[in-house]
Amino acid sequence: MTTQSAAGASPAAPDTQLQQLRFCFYGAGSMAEAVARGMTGRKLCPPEQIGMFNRSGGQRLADLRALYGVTTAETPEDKDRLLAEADVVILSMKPKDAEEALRSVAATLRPGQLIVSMIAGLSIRTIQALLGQPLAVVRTMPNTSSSIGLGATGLSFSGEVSDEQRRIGEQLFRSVGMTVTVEEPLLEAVTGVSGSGPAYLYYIMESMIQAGVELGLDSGLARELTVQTMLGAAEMMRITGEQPAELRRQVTSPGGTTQAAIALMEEHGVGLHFRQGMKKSSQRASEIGRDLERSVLGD
Ligand SMILES: NC(=O)C1=CN([C@@H]2O[C@H](COP(=O)(O)OP(=O)(O)OC[C@H]3O[C@@H](n4cnc5c(N)ncnc54)[C@H](O)[C@@H]3O)[C@@H](O)[C@H]2O)C=CC1
Ligand SMILES: O=C(O)[C@@H]1CCC=N1
Repeated sequence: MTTQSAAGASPAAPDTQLQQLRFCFYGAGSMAEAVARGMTGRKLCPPEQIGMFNRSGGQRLADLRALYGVTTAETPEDKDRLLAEADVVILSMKPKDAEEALRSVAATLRPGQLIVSMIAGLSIRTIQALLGQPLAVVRTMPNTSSSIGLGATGLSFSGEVSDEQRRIGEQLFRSVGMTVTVEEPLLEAVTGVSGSGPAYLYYIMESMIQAGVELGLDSGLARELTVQTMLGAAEMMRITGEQPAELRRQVTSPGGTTQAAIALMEEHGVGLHFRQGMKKSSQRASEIGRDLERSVLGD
């Protein structure tokens, strides 16, 4: 397949054009907060130009206002206004809520607006069908590390996206980390690698801390050692550009401790199961997309 390109291991400098734009997060959960936090932290635009709303309103929106200075909406009229006035509408509800949520705003959105979806699995074609018109859509797969400017986001663009809008979509996610542009079907692979990826690494770190404690370390120390080890290993790969197998070889003395550990892990199929788990994430994204597509388009 494909056009595949990557940009930026570290966040881009704020872009003057984005300073003028209005954004609206439709859904105000973890992923919306992660990206909004990154945007405000990087001063992508004045925080009040970032609108957010959710289904239930209340304390959650008050917290987001207090933490980031964003504009929030609780009444149907205010939600409609935020959506209608936005240059960029960011769909950030769960896949199960997408069908109803998108249909309900079809009459509010208009050509010229850029629709950015962060919803796992939901295809561009289904989004356009739900919105009742072929609006410009950037389908993305970000991750929660966007909240500290270290996100990794896959992007794919519908044919309706203009060069200018493409730049806006790229800059938005470049402001919160690195981006890769791929053909739409490969977004499921991005989901399996980096969308779900932080959870795998937290899972490994949970095990490392637990094992450290079982070996007699204080849990705080086990945590510090684990975090520094994860950071150091990631930086080693980034800075040296070496293959991970080579870096692993450098840690592994013949007949030594690391070899004993890796041999036991391999014997138990840890690597194999890890890869299978990642593929499961990707397959699950495809299933979610197919179910939504069937429900909306009847294919
Ligand atoms: N959490 C993650 O690490 C990642 C999540 N995603 C995608 O981002 C999307 C959001 O995920 P999370 O933030 O984890 O979910 P979440 O459950 O934390 O947030 C979902 C938000 O959508 C709102 N919502 C649902 N229906 C609504 C409606 N009709 N009107 C207004 N608001 C509505 C909810 O009130 C909530 O604020 C999902 O589609 C997921 O696939 C993508 C990449 C990573
Ligand atoms: O678990 C999920 O479905 C979302 C998509 C990628 C990460 N979290």
